[in-house]
Amino acid sequence: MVYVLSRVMQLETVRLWHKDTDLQGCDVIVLPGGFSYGDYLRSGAIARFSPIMEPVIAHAQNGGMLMGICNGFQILTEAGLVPGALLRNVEQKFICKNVYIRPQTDRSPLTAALDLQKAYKIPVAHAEGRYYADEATLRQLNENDQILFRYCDASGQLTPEANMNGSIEHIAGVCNAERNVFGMMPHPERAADEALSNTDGRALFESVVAKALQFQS
Ligand SMILES: NC(=O)CC[C@H](N)C(=O)O
Repeated sequence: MVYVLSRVMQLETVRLWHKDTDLQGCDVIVLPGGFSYGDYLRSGAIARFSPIMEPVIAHAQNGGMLMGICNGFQILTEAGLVPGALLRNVEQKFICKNVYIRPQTDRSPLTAALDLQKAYKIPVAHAEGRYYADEATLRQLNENDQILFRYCDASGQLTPEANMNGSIEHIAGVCNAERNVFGMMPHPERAADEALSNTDGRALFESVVAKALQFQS
C-alpha cells in the first residue's frame, strides 16, 4: 500500500504505527490489509482497539476520508464505522486469486471516477471475506446507495460462481451513510503497478485523490 501511494500515486505518504495516537495531519487515512493480531477472535476484532483507532475514529466523525482494504475493511466493520460484518468464506478456506468487481455507484470517493459498466480485475486474499448484513441493514444499504462494489464475472454479470466467498448480494465493498468511510475486501494496491501486468486498481486510488483534492479546495 505504501509503495503504491508513494511511488505509483506520488503522494506524500506517512506510515502510522498502531500504537501511535496522532495522525500527523494526514488528510486521508488508509487501513491496509494483512493480518492484525494473527486474526485471533475475528479478523480486526482486536486491532479495532489499537491506540491509533481513537484519532482514526475522530477523523472519520469529523468527515475525514477513511479507507479500509481487506483487514482494514474488517477493522472498519468491527469498529462500527461501516455497516455489516465479514464472516469466514463459505468454503472455509483462504482464497487468493484475481476476481472481478463492478462499481455500483459513483457517489463515493472510491468509485466517483470509475466506469459503472466495467468489471475491474482486482485480487482477493482472505479467509474472512464473506460480507454479511441483516435484512434491515441490507435494505438501508441499498436504499442509501452505500454498496460500492459487487463481485461479478469478466463481463460484469453477477453469476453465482463470481461470488467466490459467498457474500450476501455479492457485496465486495460498502461505505458509511455519510460516504466518507469506505471499505472493500479486494486489494486494489495489488493491481496498480505495470510490473504486475494489471493496473485496474489504480483507478480507485485516482478517484480518491481527485475527491480529496476537491475536498481541500
Ligand atoms: N489480505 C488480508 O488483509 C487478509 C485479511 C484477513 N487476515 C483474512 O484472512 O481474512
